[in-house]
Amino acid sequence: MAIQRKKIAVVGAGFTGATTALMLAQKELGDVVLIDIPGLENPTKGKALDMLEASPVQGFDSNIIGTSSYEDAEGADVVIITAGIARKPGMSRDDLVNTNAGIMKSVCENVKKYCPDSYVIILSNPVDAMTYVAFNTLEFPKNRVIGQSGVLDTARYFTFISQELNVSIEDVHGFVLGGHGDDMVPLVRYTNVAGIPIDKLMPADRIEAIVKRTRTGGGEIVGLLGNGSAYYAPAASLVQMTEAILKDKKRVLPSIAFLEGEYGYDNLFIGVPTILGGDGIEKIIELELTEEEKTALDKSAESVRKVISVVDNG
Ligand SMILES: NC(=O)C1=CN([C@@H]2O[C@H](COP(=O)(O)OP(=O)(O)OC[C@H]3O[C@@H](n4cnc5c(N)ncnc54)[C@H](O)[C@@H]3O)[C@@H](O)[C@H]2O)C=CC1
Ligand SMILES: O=C([O-])CC(=O)C(=O)O
Repeated sequence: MAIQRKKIAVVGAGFTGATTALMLAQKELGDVVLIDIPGLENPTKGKALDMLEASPVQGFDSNIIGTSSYEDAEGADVVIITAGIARKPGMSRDDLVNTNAGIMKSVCENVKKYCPDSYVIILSNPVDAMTYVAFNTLEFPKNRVIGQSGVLDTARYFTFISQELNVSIEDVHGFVLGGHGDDMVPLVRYTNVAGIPIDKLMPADRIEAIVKRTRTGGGEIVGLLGNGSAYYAPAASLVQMTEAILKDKKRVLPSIAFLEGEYGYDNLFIGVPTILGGDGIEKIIELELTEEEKTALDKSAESVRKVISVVDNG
């Protein structure tokens, strides 16, 4: 049988979804199906066609279509869900929970029907709780339901470190653990520049300032944009996770994963280091944490549990 191109469905054709669709096509990771609600069918088709018309200039061969019909997504290998409302200045991500939980359920019912074998990556906020909603609706194995937060949070952390030290972004390593909220946990002890621990390169007060800025990185962009939230770096993060799966790269990346005892939590979706490859979350990497790190992670986990309880009781 002839080798088939991969198929990637992106649900939600707003700022993050449209940007993700274009970046996926530019990297030729597969053909892209961009889906939004029936009332936005024409704008969705228009965005997809506009992107496709960039392909002769940029030289990519991925096809991109816009649609409101999930039949067009049938058999997708990866489904990325960005559908939902975004916050505005003065709001927290958790304020979106009720509206986006309803949207997530209806989207996932369609994904379950038309893309039953897909790997699903969730972006919609509050993303830890939305990944939980998706998991319960899809009833897919846990390795195929993955939330995006840590790649983005870590990217912000690295950006600030590289700016502070005037070093290449390529040489900064480490990651952010926990929920995608203001109490996420950038793991300073595991952060280094080309192997040199970060505390050998920067005074403690500068590290603390970077940790704080990372935690509120989403809000910083919301404040600047005035009418929505970040989309370039979130899209880039989704593309990196998709690439890890479609190319079976076995990247070590933070993902929102379903925990069953790891890190001392049960029945909880939260950001942890994972191996992402051709079978989705192939492994959760469990690290030993200091008491201080575990206390910080417990606080973040408690925040996620509170939002999940809104969903469970809603
Ligand atoms: N986890 C993360 O790191 C990040 C999460 N986000 C979240 O992603 C979500 C999307 O953000 P943006 O793209 O900026 O918002 P946006 O408002 O630009 O786009 C959302 C799109 O979803 C569509 N939509 C709503 N209901 C739908 C349904 N039932 N089926 C299909 N499409 C539907 C809307 O029509 C709209 O086009 C928000 O909840 C935002 O908070 C954004 C950035 C980072
Ligand atoms: O801040 C928001 O609402 C969007 C988001 O999750 C981020 O950019 O980290």
